[in-house]
Amino acid sequence: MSDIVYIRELEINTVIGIYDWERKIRQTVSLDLDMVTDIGAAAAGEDIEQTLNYKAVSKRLIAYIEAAEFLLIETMAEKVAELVLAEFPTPWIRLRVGKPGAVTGAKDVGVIIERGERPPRLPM
Ligand SMILES: Nc1nc2c(c(=O)[nH]1)N=C([C@H](O)[C@@H](O)CO)CN2
Repeated sequence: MSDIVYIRELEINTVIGIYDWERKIRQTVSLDLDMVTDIGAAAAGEDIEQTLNYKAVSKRLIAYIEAAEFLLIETMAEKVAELVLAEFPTPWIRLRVGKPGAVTGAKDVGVIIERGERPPRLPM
C-alpha cells in the first residue's frame, strides 16, 4: 500500500542566498514534505516505532538546515531529499522548499522536487 506521511509549512531560519547581504543574515525557509510509507503496521499496533515519525523528521531537518549555509534553494532541496531518503524509512519524497519574502510582490517562491522510487498509486 502507498500511504503518505506529510509535514506542512515547517519554517526554519538559515543562511540562504546568492547576494553578499544574504550571507550576513538569517532568512526563513518553509518546507512541505510528502513521504511514502505503509501505515498499516503502525495503525494495527498503535506503535510509534512502526511509523515514519514526522516529529523525528522535523527535528532532524531543523538541526540540519539551521546549521547549513546554502546559496541556492535548489541545493537545499536536493540535500534535504537525499537526507530523508537515506535516514528515514521512505522510498519516495515530494519536497517543496519556499523562500517567502524573497521577491517583492510575491507571497512565496521556491522549488518542488520528487526523488526516489515513485509508487504506482499515491493518495491525492
Ligand atoms: N531558482 C532560484 N532563483 C533564485 C534563487 C534561488 O535560490 N533559486 N535565489 C535568489 C536570491 O538569493 C534571492 O532569493 C534574493 O532575494 C534569486 N533567484
